[in-house]
Amino acid sequence: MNMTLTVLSCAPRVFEIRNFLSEKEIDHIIEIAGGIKLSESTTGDVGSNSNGKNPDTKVERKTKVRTSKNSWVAREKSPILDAVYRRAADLTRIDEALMRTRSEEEIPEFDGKRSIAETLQLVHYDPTQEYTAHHDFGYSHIDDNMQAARFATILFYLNDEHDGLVGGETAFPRYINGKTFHDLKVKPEAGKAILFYDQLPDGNMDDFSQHSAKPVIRGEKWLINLWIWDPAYKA
Ligand SMILES: O=C(O)CCC(=O)C(=O)O
Ligand SMILES: [Fe+2]
Repeated sequence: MNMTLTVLSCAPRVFEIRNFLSEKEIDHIIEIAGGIKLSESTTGDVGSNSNGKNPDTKVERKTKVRTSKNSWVAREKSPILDAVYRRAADLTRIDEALMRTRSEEEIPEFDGKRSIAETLQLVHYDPTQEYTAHHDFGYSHIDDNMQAARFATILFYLNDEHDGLVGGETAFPRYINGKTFHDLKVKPEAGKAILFYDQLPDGNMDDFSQHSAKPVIRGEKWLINLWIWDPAYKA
């Protein structure tokens, strides 16, 4: 498959890939989602890999920050979802085996057998719903020698203005381009994906990766996000 990456921004590092998902794939995902009860989104302290030592830091809160509804869709659920993960692995040039549970023999040099990718998260927004500016990374527990954190985010837009959606852009308020002081706004377009890096190449967190989902003004917004960790997803 031929993927064309368009650079939307260098700080933060944001790339756009149109037609990443086909119409059939979108229908399949929404259909699967239809069979899942969407629950109200929570925000959690994603970096608190506290290994159960301090469960209080892992409390997930329903807040006004995130008013959308979401559900989780596993790679193993269907061959189509598996193909989406493989494509995401190609896009990020990460071995697809790192994005699933591995046997002892697979990639023995990589510590740990767990997937570095999280389960796909399907998000649904109704009018007025939004997700205010935030970072996708969190900070690991101080005792975690690996300091694992979310490294990259891929967002897949499943619908757009042709389905009656107005608003719901993804915005990067810390966008720097030397020309404007506006935030970078990405308009939902069915099948489009954006990839952005939550970490800098040196492993520090990228403050510029802060982003928000603007309120949906009319219609509904469907989106999937995929989070990839460095080096290991332990939560
Ligand atoms: O809905 C969007 O455009 C962004 C969603 C998001 O940032 C998130 O789920 O972490
Ligand atoms: Fe986010």
